[in-house]
Amino acid sequence: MTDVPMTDAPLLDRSGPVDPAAETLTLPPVPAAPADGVPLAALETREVSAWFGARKVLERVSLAMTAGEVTALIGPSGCGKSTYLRILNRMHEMVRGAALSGEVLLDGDDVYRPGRRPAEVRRRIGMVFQRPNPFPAMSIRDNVSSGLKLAGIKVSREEREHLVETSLRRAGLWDEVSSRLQTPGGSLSGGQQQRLCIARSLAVSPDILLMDEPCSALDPTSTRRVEETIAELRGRLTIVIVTHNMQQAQRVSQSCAFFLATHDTPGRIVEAGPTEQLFGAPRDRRTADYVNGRFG
Ligand SMILES: Nc1ncnc2c1ncn2[C@@H]1O[C@H](COP(=O)(O)OP(=O)(O)OP(=O)(O)O)[C@@H](O)[C@H]1O
Repeated sequence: MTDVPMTDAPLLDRSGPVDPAAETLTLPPVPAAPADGVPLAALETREVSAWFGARKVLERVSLAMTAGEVTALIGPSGCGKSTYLRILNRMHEMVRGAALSGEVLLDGDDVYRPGRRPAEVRRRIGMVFQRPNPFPAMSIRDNVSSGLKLAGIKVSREEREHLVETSLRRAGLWDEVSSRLQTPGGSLSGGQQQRLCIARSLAVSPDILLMDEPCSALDPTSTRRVEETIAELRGRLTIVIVTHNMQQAQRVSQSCAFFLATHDTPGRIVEAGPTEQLFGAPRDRRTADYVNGRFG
């Protein structure tokens, strides 16, 4: 992820009044460590609110995203899911006039702490977008290693080759491309391009992977393949995914947060908890209506 210079300093106001009704929605217990023994990182937001200009679009969102699990963010269009996701890795501040308040804690350390570099945050918290965005003319190999260059990580040629292979394996793409690493990224199918983007994100060893509707531009077969990749990555890193697809949320996530906005109130979390509970026995009628397709 590149560090884009800011043209407009964001307002980071942490002095707002505390809402006694706001609760931190803690999700299930944290697995100790992934298979290779590297500790997993947890992510938590406390009372995060967000604005575009004078318009408030998120209201005091508190959520704990369990290390090593997949948390799905669901809710109708415009309720602030993507904005929330972009706040998590400091991309929100790249929008002119955007502002936020509250805390985003990566393993307890605020990513907005004064002096903390956005580029370092974005290396630890990677992002995969709705539309696959590889560099089309760049080779598959260079696409994967491009994240290293952008993050200023220097590695030897052998280390780079190893990272390219490991990242492509983890993204579930190695077998399909190992014999043509020098061909352009743009020559791959849409689903393969999305897994290439996942590999590019993984190459810099992020703790967290954010995914903003990663399958919405893909056909059902490619969607299934990306979902398998997400399942394989679970336990190795912490994943937060925005999805409009309720079946997908149920298939890939262990925890879920339901966001809702109305025409005159900003987006907030109505309910969060284990995915099984949110879909099987939601506590709030609005959650039940949404997950059963009665609106949105
Ligand atoms: N760059 C921007 N400038 C101004 N307003 C914005 C900007 N981006 C989003 N918004 C507004 O913020 C609100 C939340 O948008 P956001 O994209 O986060 O919602 P969402 O839940 O992800 O929607 P969708 O599911 O349709 O992607 C919307 O009202 C949207 O119009």
